Amino acid sequence: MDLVNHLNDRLLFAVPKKGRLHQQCLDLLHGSDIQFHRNARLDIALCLNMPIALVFLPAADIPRFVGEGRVDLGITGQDQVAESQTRNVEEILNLGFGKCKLQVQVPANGEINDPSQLIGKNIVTSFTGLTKEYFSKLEAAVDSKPTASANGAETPRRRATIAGSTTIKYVGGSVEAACALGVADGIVDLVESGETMRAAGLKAIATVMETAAVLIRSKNPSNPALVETITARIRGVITAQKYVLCTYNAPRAKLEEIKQITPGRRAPTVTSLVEEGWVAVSVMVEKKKIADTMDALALQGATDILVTTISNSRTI
Ligand SMILES: Nc1ncnc2c1ncn2[C@@H]1O[C@H](COP(=O)(O)OP(=O)(O)OP(=O)(O)O)[C@@H](O)[C@H]1O
Ligand SMILES: O=P(O)(O)OC[C@H]1O[C@H](OP(=O)(O)OP(=O)(O)O)[C@H](O)[C@@H]1O
Repeated sequence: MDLVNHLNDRLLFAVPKKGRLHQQCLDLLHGSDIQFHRNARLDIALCLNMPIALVFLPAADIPRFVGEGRVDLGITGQDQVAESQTRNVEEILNLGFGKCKLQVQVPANGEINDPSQLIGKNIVTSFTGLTKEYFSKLEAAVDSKPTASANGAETPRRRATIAGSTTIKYVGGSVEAACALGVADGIVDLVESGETMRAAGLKAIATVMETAAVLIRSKNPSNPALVETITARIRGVITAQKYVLCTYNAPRAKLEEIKQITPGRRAPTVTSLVEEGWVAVSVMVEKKKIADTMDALALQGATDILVTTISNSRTI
């Protein structure tokens, strides 16, 4: 099939083709009912039920493609957006997965405990832009710190560093190996559980940034209405994953107390029970808070507390 000719009237939506974000992105597309068939080895897939084409790209390249404007939407990490320094990209939704930290790491049993000790040394990373920015600030901060002279008076610190004196080298993967191989005194890489870092005999001494997967859009999308529709669908799936629906019966006399416990996203739905003095309540509760919420409701005399999974939602 001549794919290029099929792309003209379609909104292009870039998703990571592999790596940590890939499967969760596919799940999100499935939950949003964005149906597609991807031919083996092809990085473009036409959607079957919407005028969209999915473009499967490395997470690191997605901000640039979205920033250049032909691709209207994309999913990638905030770290990749920051590293790309692309201006024409807007973050529209935090997707709640792909959470990790970009951290400065050094040998766990070495002498270095503070990132300023790495000034003038060799750093290896896949994030050279963010790392250069981080060390430039660090060098500037160290240089401008006043220092006490022999008679106790504060004098400007002799330039301890030469701006840009820290060497920052790029590698595309397996960054953790760099210290063991003797090519780096420290690395800057992503840490989630810390397992990779510990297995490589490293420890974290500073955080450059925290990151999560985000939905991004180009600042001047070709089809803003469709961008809105897709965003609303994805937001609905994310909300559904984050919340459960809690229903219960409670004494009307306790209405104020139970409203405090379950305020809902806007407000709880309260209806009268046929039984005098009782109400039925239906309300969305954050999944991670549901056990504490049920305990607190029970203490206020609520009964028949039921929790239901939300499979999809449309909220603002
Ligand atoms: N351990 C992790 N936990 C959570 N999110 C992560 C983790 N590692 C990476 N990410 C997120 O996923 C994005 C893509 O990283 P990943 O290493 O999966 O990409 P890749 O280099 O394209 O894939 P691969 O490592 O398979 O070659 C990162 O920029 C970050 O936002
Ligand atoms: O703290 P952890 O839970 O161990 O995760 C951190 C690791 O995950 C990422 O790499 P990934 O495994 O995706 O492979 P890569 O090194 O090839 O990028 C990242 O680059 C770290 O190496």
